[in-house]
Amino acid sequence: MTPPADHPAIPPRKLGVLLINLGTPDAPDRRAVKRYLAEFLSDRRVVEIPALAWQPILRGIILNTRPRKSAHAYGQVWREDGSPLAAITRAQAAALKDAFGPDVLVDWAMRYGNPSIPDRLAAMKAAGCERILVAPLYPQYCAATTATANDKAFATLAAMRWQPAIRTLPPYHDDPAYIAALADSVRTSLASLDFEPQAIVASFHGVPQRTLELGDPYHCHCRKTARLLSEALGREMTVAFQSRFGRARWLEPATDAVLKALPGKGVTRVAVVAPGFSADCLETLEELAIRGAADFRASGGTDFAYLPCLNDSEGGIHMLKTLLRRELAGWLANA
Ligand SMILES: C=CC1=C(C)c2cc3[nH]c(cc4nc(cc5[nH]c(cc1n2)c(C)c5CCC(=O)O)C(CCC(=O)O)=C4C)c(C)c3C=C
Ligand SMILES: [Fe+2]
Ligand SMILES: [Fe+2]
Repeated sequence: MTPPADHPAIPPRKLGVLLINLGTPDAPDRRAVKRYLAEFLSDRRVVEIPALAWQPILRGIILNTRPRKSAHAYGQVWREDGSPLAAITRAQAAALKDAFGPDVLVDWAMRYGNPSIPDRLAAMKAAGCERILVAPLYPQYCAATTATANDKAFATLAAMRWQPAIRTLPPYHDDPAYIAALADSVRTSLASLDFEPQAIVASFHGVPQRTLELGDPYHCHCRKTARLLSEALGREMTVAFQSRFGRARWLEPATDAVLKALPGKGVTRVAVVAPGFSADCLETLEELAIRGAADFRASGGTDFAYLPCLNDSEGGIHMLKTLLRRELAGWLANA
């Protein structure tokens, strides 16, 4: 039966999968980085200091100093197709485009910056997605990443008259599909090196120590991932936490300190892997592969290898398909 002429258009019913990552500036310049950092660091899930105390520090100091330094860092890793984090997330969505059949739209968004979560959720809704799987691509749950991505999706729905049904991707830090994909990827990367590392460092993004005390499972999730990966590879790994921000105490040991100390302990050949990042980004390509390598060599290390993230590799996409298909069960015929 056709609807009356004055009835709003009814698109065919679809499912949606929205891949979400952290966010990145639109360009590697000071203005764009400032805009991005202002949004990111104003998120109360990220900096858990009362706004009245934090905003003057952010606006008065940090946003006047950090953007220049960070823009330089972004400039060192920027690609022809943009920021690595955005380019790789876009490639992941493209690789998954036909993974679940013609009735499932796969799109991507960033928690901060572009494309925004409200923009992509509105587009999915307009395209007929009545059920949407929101998938923050963080293997380890953290309020500063997973929760804030979900918050943003729910806040977007709060303004919709006709909301889609929503599911969210749970953390997958100990999922056999994720551990197997990581182990395969590390084995392949190690096999391509022209040296044999004496140690493997698993570097996770750090968070303030206080978040652990407040009940965030992030630290335990990171430790479990590293233990399972180490068991799958049959070799020891050194766990470390990178990217310290601000003056508070962060999770330890710090990756830079570990890399500087290794040569003094007789470890001059090292490989570094970043299992907590689903896509390579500033924190892996600049902080680990450039600065980490320089720190290690300056301390007497001879051979350093940064092993890439799963990104849009065949193994990485296969793993995402497995996880997403499972979450679509009951929505997707034959899932
Ligand atoms: C993978 C999980 C991440 C957690 C946990 C996380 C916590 C966290 N981060 C900051 C501050 C910064 N992070 C920055 C970049 C950045 N962080 C993550 C991921 C996690 N952050 C990614 C993927 C990136 C890279 C973005 C990119 O464009 O490539 C930055 C910005 C860069 C810079 O100026 O150094 C800051 C700042 C805090 C405070 C925090 C936990 C409370
Ligand atoms: Fe971060
Ligand atoms: Fe960093």
